[in-house]
Amino acid sequence: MNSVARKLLVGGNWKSHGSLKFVKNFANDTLNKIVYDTSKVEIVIAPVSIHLKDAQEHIANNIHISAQNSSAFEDGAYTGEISASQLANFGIGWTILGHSERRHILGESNTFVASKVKIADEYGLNTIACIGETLDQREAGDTIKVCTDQLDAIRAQVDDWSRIVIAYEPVWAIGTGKTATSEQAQEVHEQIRAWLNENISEEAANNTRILYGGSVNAGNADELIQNPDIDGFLVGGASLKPEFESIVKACNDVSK
Ligand SMILES: O=C[C@H](O)COP(=O)(O)O
Repeated sequence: MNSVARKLLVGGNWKSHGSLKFVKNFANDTLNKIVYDTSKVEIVIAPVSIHLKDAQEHIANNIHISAQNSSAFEDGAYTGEISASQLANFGIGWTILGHSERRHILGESNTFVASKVKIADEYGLNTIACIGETLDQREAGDTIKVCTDQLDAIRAQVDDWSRIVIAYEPVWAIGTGKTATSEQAQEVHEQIRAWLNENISEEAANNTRILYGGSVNAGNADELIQNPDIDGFLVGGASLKPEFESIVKACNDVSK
């Protein structure tokens, strides 16, 4: 693998938070004021689906808007689903798939998540594909197996990885205030990149962004982003606060 400068990415996953007023105010007061080098850093914001239109209206064009989920199926009789085709038609270029809250609370399997990635890719959406282990799995020494099983399921259905961004989010670090140490995060990211090299291609290993997610904040982003295999963050709670700007700045200012 070569050492390649990958564009860093900071995602804000707003989960089921926010109101129309929040979207407008946070766009104007925080997001649209962030000064960063767009050739070095990308920002992707994922609001609640019924706020996507308002996000498109209020958030500046340099920031991408993402869905938090998309269907495993084409348009059709799937009550409550939003299809990849409908998102693309709506001008949404990104989706987050396989978030641990959907895997663990809503029971989405590796295969089901992979089906979503496949159809998102077919409609030209960029996917932030989330993977990660629970605390029990980490303590059992299964971290890499869990992550690579999740990736293998995607590989079984998707050939083109050029629109996939991987987010490594240890479940025990999400919303808990417990961040993986810089060493723990880098160790897993390095192994994910090695998996890409062995199972997809050297090109995919060099070019695929691998984000870290799990209690990222203004206080830990600077250290985490120094690691060679951490290409940005998927931020939950802190993406709803003004400190999101500091996380973007940490990526903007790092020398890799
Ligand atoms: O998608 C984001 C992750 O679930 C991280 O959430 P958090 O930053 O609130 O821990």
